[in-house]
Amino acid sequence: MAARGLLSGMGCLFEMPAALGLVSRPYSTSQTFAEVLRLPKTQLTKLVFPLQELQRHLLPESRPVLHLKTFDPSLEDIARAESFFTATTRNRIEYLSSAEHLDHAPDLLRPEVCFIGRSNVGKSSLIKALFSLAPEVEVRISKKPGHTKKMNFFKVGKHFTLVDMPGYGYRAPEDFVNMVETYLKERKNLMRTFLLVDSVVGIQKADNIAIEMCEEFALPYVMVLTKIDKSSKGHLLKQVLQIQKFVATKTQGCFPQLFPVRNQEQMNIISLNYKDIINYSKYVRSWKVVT
Ligand SMILES: Nc1nc2c(ncn2[C@@H]2O[C@H](COP(=O)(O)OP(=O)(O)OP(=O)(O)O)[C@@H](O)[C@H]2O)c(=O)[nH]1
Ligand SMILES: [Mg+2]
Repeated sequence: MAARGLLSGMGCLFEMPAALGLVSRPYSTSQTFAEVLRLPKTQLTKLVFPLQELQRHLLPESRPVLHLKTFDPSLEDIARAESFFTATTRNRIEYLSSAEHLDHAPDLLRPEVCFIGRSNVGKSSLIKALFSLAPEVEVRISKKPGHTKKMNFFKVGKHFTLVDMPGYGYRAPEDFVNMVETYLKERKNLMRTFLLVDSVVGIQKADNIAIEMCEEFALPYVMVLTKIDKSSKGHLLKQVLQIQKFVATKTQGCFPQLFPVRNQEQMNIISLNYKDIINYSKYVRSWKVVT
């Protein structure tokens, strides 16, 4: 079905921005993304490119700033990348193990990506959303900060391993520093770190420490802005611009494009971006952001 469903769903999208170019090859896509493609244009744009609608609130001269730094994958990219997170017999997505220290982490050669951030920022929720096409994988989330106590390893097919980390700050596990710092510093196959920041409060002191750690260890990392459904447009815009400025002026290893997410909605489409950025990791290590 997939390719046909995707193509027919895309029919109404051709007048959209350049990012939504023609589909040249058929891709297998899940039912979920095919459904997203059938949404009315405004709803689809809001869901897939949540920062795009903020652009009209900017003064004309500041528009390029936001435009440059938002991530606008094509719908074709999205459909392709979604297949990484779709569980099938040939693409097994499963929980592997948990570890309280790097010494107990599974010894894997596959590239690894991890999710770090303050407790309660939404790390586990984002991973749960990424695994929405692998419903048998259990990812625990909680309203209470400090819920995830160990590093939890998940296999994503043959592609990579994904690690859900305990949060830092309020109610962090006692051995957090030993656990997470050692992991970030020494894990050889760590290709990408996703640093989640709550859009309601922006970059906090504890985030600064994590950012300094990523910089010191020369990790290629990406900032993800969570809970965007909880912020007004004005507030969100302020946070986005502040973070983009921060990333451009104060960081070396941070990917310049911000990933805004809301985990309350159909979310797996965001997953596509993760595969794409893993590919960038080879050259981002030495990448200095130019504004
Ligand atoms: N409104 C809203 N709530 C969210 C979003 N993401 C997560 N939450 C909520 O935030 C709370 C914490 O989510 P978790 O995913 O457990 O947070 P965590 O970062 O894994 O927290 P720790 O494991 O304690 O470090 C839960 O109640 C989630 O439902 C979001 O995008 N929007
Ligand atoms: Mg958690």
